[in-house]
Amino acid sequence: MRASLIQIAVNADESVEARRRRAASLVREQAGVADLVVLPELWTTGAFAFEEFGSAAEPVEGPTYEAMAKAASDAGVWLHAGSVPERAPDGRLYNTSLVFTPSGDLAAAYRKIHRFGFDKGEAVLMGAGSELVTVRLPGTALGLATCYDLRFPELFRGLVDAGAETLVVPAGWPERRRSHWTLLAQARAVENQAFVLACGTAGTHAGVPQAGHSIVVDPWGEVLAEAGADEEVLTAEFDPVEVARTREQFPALKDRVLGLETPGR
Ligand SMILES: O=C(O)CCC(=O)C(=O)O
Repeated sequence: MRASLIQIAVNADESVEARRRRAASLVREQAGVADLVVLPELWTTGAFAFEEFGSAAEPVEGPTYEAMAKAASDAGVWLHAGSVPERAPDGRLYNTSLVFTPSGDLAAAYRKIHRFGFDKGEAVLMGAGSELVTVRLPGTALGLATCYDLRFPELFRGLVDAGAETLVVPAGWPERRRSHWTLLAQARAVENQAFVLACGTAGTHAGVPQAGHSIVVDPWGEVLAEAGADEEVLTAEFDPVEVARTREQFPALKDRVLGLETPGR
């Protein structure tokens, strides 16, 4: 299986419409190159462009959906189109990832569960998702997570319990904490004995330089491919059978002890 991670640059001097066209054409260029294509988090606005979330928000079946569904079917690829600022029918905003089949049908939508910003930004502007989402592809099952979710191992354990073998993490991770990004991507791969495809953005928006360094990690924690800081399409080949092989040869997941109690409570 081949995956291409499109580490698109999100800079303030490019309009949302222009970036959407550019993303669609980058997806189309993956025809015959990749089976699965991944875009990052909130690449239309930028993950830190909080003041634009409201004006750029779109329904699930909005302009990004239309452009990405067409790009997926033109290229004949599975497409994790990263996330969009979603305006739900009740008016609330969510950070919602969209996955398309090679025919351009929506296979899944995932609303980011852990919102970033503590008492500001996304954490106050957007609602929290509450559902774990997996997507069955030929040969593997994707488990969906978004950016800050990477810091919460229990979410990934939930995805693994639901059958995920390839963990896909679109992000808009800042350069300031790049070492956490790489470390956590490898940790999630090792502890869950799963592939991790983590796709970040390049560029600088809202004054926040982005880390780039999209990364593909195998179930043993080895880095199969890693991007630099600038815009780049990172392609890696991997064998999904490695998940079952690793879990069989080093069956640490079977030694989990569930329901441990905190003393004194
Ligand atoms: O956890 C981090 O350091 C970055 C998270 C983030 O930027 C996000 O979730 O948008």
